[in-house]
Amino acid sequence: MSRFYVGSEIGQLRKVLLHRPELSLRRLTPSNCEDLLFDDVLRVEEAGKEHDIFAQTLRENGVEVFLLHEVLAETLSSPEAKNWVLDRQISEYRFGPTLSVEVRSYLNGMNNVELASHLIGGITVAELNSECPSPVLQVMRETDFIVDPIPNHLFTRDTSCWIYGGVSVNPMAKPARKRETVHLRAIYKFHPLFKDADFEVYFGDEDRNFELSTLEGGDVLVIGKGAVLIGMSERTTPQGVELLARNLFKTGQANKVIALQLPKARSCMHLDTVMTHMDYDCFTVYPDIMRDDIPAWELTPGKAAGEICYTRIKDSFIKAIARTLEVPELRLIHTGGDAFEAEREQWNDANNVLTVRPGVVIGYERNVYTIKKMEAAGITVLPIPGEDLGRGRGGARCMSCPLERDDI
Ligand SMILES: NC(=[NH2+])NCCC[C@H](N)C(=O)O
Repeated sequence: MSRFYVGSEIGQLRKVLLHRPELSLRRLTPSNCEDLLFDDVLRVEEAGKEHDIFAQTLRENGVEVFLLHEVLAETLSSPEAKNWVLDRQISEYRFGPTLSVEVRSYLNGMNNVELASHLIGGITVAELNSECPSPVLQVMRETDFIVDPIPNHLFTRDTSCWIYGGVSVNPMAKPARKRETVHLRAIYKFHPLFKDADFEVYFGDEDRNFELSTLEGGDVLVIGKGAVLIGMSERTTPQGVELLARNLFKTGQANKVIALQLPKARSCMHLDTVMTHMDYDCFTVYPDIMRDDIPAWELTPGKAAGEICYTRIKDSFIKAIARTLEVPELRLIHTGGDAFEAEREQWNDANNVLTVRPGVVIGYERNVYTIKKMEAAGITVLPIPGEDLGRGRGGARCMSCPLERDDI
């Protein structure tokens, strides 16, 4: 049986889930891209080639790569899984009773690969090509989406995140990303790889409105030694952190959460856009945001079941991480260049590198100033192109969801 376990941020990476750019990105236009959380439209063929280089770099470094579109299509080959997904994605409350029947029968007519493509890539009025009398349809144009595309599936890091022996299937903060979670829940519930595997599901696996309890994997760093570092950012709320922490402690999978307060801004929408872990004692940070004095708390299990103890960290979160990792102090590699270069490179995900084993990271080759500093500190950077891929505001770390990684 396959093993799913993520013991750290930097131990040898063994299995990872990626998503190759596809139909949903072809549907990005200047008029819809902002709502879909992209800053620009991109050349999808080029982005696909860049992504292939990313996947190949991982394979050459001993990592088994799973692709979301394939895994979702395989999941949908079970009639039970297909119904489960369609019940949630094509509800009467989204489409009205008449159109929901029509859309569902249209999707039911597809094979699993096409179905996965359209669940992710969306359906336009022209594609549905229906005479259905639904009032919803009457007021729409040919190019309008009946089912919206979900292009941010590209960032597999955020929708679900593995933490030690379990996974959180995350209630996403932005409406454009909420439907992604249904796909990940289905994969972990029904896909043969996961169905009989032994792991915990900490949070998010419920049909409910999570209200203010949102959490995204880009904010979660599994720093090792039973600890988890979480950013309370534009996307992750304290409520989400508490609910996750309660189950991490209840299942005994973690014994400490360090929670950091981050600004609520797009440039640092997730913790991993301003800080990632590269070697035992070494992190890359964007110093403008990751200042020593940002408010931080330590959450630990209380005595009573379900109780959490909160301690405000008095010195600094950097020191708290060093203590947790049992190293004398952290080496911090700042985003490269002068203030202008650093801001430009942070925006282009210079800090969002993916560590494949201690001291070896994958990052966008364009971030030359930051790479230079990392290399001077003894980090090996495996460069990948990201001229098109990077336009969704995500680098190697957030385009990957580790499924198996060694402890440190
Ligand atoms: N972990 C991350 N840094 N994820 C980046 C996600 C980018 C994506 N366009 C969004 O806005 O949601």
